[in-house]
Amino acid sequence: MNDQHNPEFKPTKTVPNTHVDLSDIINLFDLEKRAAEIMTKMAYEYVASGAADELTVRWNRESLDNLKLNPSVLRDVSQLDTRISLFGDELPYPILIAPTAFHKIMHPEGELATARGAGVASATYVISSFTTTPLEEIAEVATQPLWFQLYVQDDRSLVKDLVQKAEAVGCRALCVTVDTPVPGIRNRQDRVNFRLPDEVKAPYMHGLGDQKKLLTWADIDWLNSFSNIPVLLKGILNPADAEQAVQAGVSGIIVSNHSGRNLDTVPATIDVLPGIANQVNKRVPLLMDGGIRRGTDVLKALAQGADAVLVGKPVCFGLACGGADGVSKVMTILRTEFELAMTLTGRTTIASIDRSVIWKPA
Ligand SMILES: Cc1cc2nc3c(=O)[nH]c(=O)nc-3n(C[C@H](O)[C@H](O)[C@H](O)COP(=O)(O)O)c2cc1C
Ligand SMILES: CC(C)CC(=O)C(=O)O
Repeated sequence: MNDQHNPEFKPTKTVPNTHVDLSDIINLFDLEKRAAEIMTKMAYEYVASGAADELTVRWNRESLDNLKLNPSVLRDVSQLDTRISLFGDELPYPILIAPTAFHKIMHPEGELATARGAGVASATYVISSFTTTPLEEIAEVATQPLWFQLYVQDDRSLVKDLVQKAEAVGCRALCVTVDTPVPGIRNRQDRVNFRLPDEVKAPYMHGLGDQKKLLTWADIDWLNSFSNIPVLLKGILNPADAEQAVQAGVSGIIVSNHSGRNLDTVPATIDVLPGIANQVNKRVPLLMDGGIRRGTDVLKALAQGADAVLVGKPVCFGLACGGADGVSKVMTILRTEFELAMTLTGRTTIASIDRSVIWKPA
């Protein structure tokens, strides 16, 4: 069992400690352990928890763990090329920072620290609609591409204003989250009575889930009609919805179960990925998230059809433990592990990572 599922990890302190020595953080599981010790209980529970019985949270990890790798030997692995191109930008490696809400409950510098950490690690950062820092301020400190995650809230004129603001500050893509018409059953958050502290504001959070105007395919047409940046759908879990997304003219798809935070008992994303990749058949870029904690996980996701992956919880834990340094440490650990996984499987380019990297019984 991975450390993250050890029931003995209980957050013990109530006051955030943002001056943590990161030198003995060797992998992303170490970081979660450290975060559990130093974060406020409310913030830790918010980040670490999943929906209901957390079965999907567990399956995301188990399914990745259960895939075995099939290395090819005696290839020249002296030069690696991990670059990918997405919507006209070159990314030095195929790992992005997933959108996560409310960074100021994790670290006082909030999203500014995340953007700075992303800059140091040369990572693209997808800003959440529920950022606790205005977009202009994040854009000011960012040195790497920013994307924007959109929650379509009830007041559609505010939604349009927000998309236009994201474009105006230079966001390069819009990830429309489609798996959260209402938030899931979050027992652990309920137990700690999760709420934003008075001093923390989410300036673009207005009305998700009061069920007046739920998001439908018609809204995707509407967003596509005025968005000047590529529109991706985040939260697709089956080939039929992926097909409908492509037919609707979206520019990309993110296979995601929201880290198991919304509908418990949906499958692991790595398990649904191959079917969706077959259906999409490279017509649009396919990204995936959910449980990526090791470089080998990134390799497995690419082998199963993803063009890139995103990481959520580890970035939150990195932010909580070390602000920008913690965020860059997460991305650097994962990037380094991914490069090693490529080297040790004999795959030196992203294009060479195909399904043959996954071991199958003879
Ligand atoms: C604390 C937290 C907050 C999140 N907030 C958002 C959000 O505001 N918008 C969104 O689309 N997804 C949100 N997500 C989901 C992430 O974007 C992403 O799908 C997921 O975290 C990836 O899985 P991983 O955390 O196992 O890496 C959140 C996830 C976490 C852990
Ligand atoms: C307020 C929430 C719906 C933000 C979110 O996406 C999450 O916590 O997973």
